[in-house]
Amino acid sequence: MRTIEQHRDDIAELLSPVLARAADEVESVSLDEIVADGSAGQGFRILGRDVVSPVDLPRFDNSQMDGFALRHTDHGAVLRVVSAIAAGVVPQELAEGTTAPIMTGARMPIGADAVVPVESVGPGRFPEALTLDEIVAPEVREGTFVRRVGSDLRAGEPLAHAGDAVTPGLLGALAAASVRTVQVRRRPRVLIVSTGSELSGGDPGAGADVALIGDANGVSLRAAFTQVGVDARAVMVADDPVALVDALRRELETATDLVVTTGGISMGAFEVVREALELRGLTVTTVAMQPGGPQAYGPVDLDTATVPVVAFPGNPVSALISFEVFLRPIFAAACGLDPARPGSLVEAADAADSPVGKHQIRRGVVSDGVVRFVGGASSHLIAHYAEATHLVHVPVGVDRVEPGDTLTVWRIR
Ligand SMILES: Nc1nc2c(c(=O)[nH]1)N[C@H]1C(S)=C(S)[C@@H](COP(=O)(O)OP(=O)(O)OC[C@H]3O[C@@H](n4cnc5c(N)ncnc54)[C@H](O)[C@@H]3O)O[C@H]1N2
Ligand code: MOO
Repeated sequence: MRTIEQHRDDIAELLSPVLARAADEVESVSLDEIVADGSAGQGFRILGRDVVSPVDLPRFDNSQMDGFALRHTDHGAVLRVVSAIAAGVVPQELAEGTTAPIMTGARMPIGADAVVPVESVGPGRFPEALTLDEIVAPEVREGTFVRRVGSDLRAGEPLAHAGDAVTPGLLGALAAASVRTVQVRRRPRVLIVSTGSELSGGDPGAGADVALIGDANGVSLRAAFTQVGVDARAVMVADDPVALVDALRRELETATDLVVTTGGISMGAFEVVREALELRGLTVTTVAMQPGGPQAYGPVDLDTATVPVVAFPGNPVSALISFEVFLRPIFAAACGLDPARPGSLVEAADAADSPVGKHQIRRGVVSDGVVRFVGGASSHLIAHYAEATHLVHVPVGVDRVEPGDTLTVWRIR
């Protein structure tokens, strides 16, 4: 039986050309598209090219306060109050012996070099202070409350670099510089294939004459991939090796970097992934973990094309945990997220047994530094998985957990 680390390394090696290819291909997207597809919040788009700022940021000297623009050298002089300067207008030059009421963000008039906040003048607030005819200029240093042109970034300087994640902050900076489209790396494209003749696309119903089930893995993995910036689509295929190969050939006519299958890799009589793909290059193996023991991977030759395949067990919890352990770290890193789930050490609230020689991953809810297991160890318990906030690790060598034992948990939401 191989370790989690060995299997993770083999999958990383299989996927490294996939990620390199996607990163090499650059496409142009608008800032609006990035916001609309949700990638500014998760699964960030990654810049494929440097972005140089076409303008100074700020674009012009402007006021940091609502107040009065004046010359600092006028300290103690009586200044005549001229027309107010609102944000969004180009002001007239400030004549000698005058001061202009100015609002936050408004362009500084030529001649003025400082702003006195309205609180320190006359009635102390606008609009009342607009009625003043004159003020006595208080003492201020040159540049006080003036936001200097280019103090954030100079025109021609790099605003962001190739490889940077397009975060909300970067979107703001790009928009401030009036950059409306950016060149980003193409997203990796994954085809998820849920195998099993028991899977139903509709509502299988319930009762004594029902043996069909809903496809949990197609949608859960698609969502999980989306969170790490992958363009994922999902299909279902029955337990028929010929149908599986046909479906893969057909689906690969649409550009695909990686195929992820679920089900059909263990010891049963109808193991479709194993039967169809082992002879074509898939390595079927067992990893010392539970859930997620049966695993397979490799470049698969379909005659018409060769594609990297990662095959997960069919149980819905096994499929998601396999994703968390083997694929999420790789794709998270590729889209600018931390490859590791946030981890912490907590105390077990309950006792639990763990299989000898395997790394067990239980589901739990953490509160006040204590983890309560949600459901048992079985990998069909998808509703319990949905309730969990954390994955709970029981490492190889620990066969029994007692209340109060310290365990590592990963926060998954
Ligand atoms: N004799 C043995 N039997 C099994 C072993 C073993 O070592 N010896 N391993 C068990 C373990 S552990 C797992 S995990 C499963 C893995 O089996 P497969 O990957 O071949 O998956 P299937 O048999 O196709 O399905 C398992 C289970 O999951 C349900 N399933 C499958 N796909 C979906 C889906 N898309 N949505 C919802 N549920 C799905 C399927 O109906 C089965 O109940 O093998 C054990 N058996
Ligand atoms: O390895 Mo299976 O994934 O326990 O349930």
